[in-house]
Amino acid sequence: MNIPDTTHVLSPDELDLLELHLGGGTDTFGISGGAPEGSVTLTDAENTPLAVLEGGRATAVKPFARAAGPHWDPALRRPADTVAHEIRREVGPEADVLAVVVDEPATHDELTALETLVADHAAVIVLVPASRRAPTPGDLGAPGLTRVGAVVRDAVAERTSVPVLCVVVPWAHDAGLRWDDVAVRHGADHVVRLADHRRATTSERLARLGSLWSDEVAALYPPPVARDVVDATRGARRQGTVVFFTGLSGSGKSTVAQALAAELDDEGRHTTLLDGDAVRQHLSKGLGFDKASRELNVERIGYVASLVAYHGGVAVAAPIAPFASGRARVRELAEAAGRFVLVHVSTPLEVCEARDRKGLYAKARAGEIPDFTGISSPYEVPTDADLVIDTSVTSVEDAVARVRVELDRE
Ligand SMILES: Nc1ncnc2c1ncn2[C@@H]1O[C@H](COP(=O)(O)OS(=O)(=O)O)[C@@H](OP(=O)(O)O)[C@H]1O
Ligand SMILES: Nc1ncnc2c1ncn2[C@@H]1O[C@H](COP(=O)(O)OP(=O)(O)O)[C@@H](O)[C@H]1O
Repeated sequence: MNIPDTTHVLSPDELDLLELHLGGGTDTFGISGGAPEGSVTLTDAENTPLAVLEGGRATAVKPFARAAGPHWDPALRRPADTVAHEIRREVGPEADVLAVVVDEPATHDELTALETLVADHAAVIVLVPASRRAPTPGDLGAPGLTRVGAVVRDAVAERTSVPVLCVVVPWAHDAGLRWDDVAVRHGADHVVRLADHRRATTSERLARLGSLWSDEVAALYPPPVARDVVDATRGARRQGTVVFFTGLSGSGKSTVAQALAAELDDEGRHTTLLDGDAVRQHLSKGLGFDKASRELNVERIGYVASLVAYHGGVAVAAPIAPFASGRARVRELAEAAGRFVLVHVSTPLEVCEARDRKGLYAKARAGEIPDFTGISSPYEVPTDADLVIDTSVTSVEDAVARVRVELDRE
């Protein structure tokens, strides 16, 4: 293999497609703008190299980062090849396997329809599409849909004695994926979409549901009051919060911040993640790592985070933010808008360096990256942190739980 000379940062949809492709779920894989000549290193938004694309073929180099939520449960999110192998080992190569696609919340009558749908099949695979794209308002999103998938799986298990599995499938929109093809690659012979088996009367009642509730409120209150009632009932006017993670590169800021943001989002809090690397690709594009550039970068993050908090949302930020002065400025901006929670991710330098997911410490030690935090640029340890978390001795789940306890304290 040639030394990769180009890097491409994958969009959320491209990440989904790559994960599906590497797991054997589809032959399709491409990147926006088409692949240039030679090899291309494909990275996530955090610049972690995940695969190399060469001659139209993608080869994995690192496992994908996982986040929190039921759709990240490794028992459910499994490669198509593994699922196909397992199901065939269980029922044999000739048996008839049905895939049931669950891409909308299942109603009672769909669960009832399952009985007929799964009859005469030797095994059932419940396929749940999960997208990294933010859900549109009113959508359950991947966590909610995964819970629906589990309900469908249990309903099948209650109605038949055949093996049934639930599988979360990374799903890229607009990539031209077809369930017929993806289901076959998961070991199925036939595929049905459960929502297609909804009764027409149920669909009509569902269509009316959306307007019904706000129509009722509008009928009961005069217009400006009705709007406040709707907002208050939906919890839209909560105090906003900035959760600010600071720590060395590789300390675990992004991992914990992402897991926290996913959990809060899943519970209906409007959560905005401002991750260090992603910010540098957009908001702070072109800035370097000298002290002045870092301070500017951190202040920009603080400014955006405080806007989010001002409007009642939760901003979760995760830059290194090595200087006390920059962090103090963020505190000032955030406290003017809502609440500020400072989390120092204190994982020791040796551990961060040993992780070296992006290979940056090795380069910094070799003198190839100047001003590298912890090696050739300082990290001023915070004295005003609300929480100190060392991820070499605290799991991601425990770290998230500790932040949540802090957030629940008013
Ligand atoms: N010189 C140097 N020092 C530190 N980090 C470097 C450097 N050059 C590039 N990188 C990569 O940039 C990420 C840190 O960017 P931040 O915006 O979080 O830094 S800062 O807050 O402005 O100090 C950091 O990402 P994380 O590993 O997610 O922290 C590195 O991947
Ligand atoms: N308990 C833990 N909490 C967070 N990350 C952990 C933990 N244990 C191992 N890791 C790994 O450490 C690395 C941390 O990287 P990342 O979250 O990108 O750090 P940062 O954003 O601080 O640079 C990831 O590869 C992650 O899987």
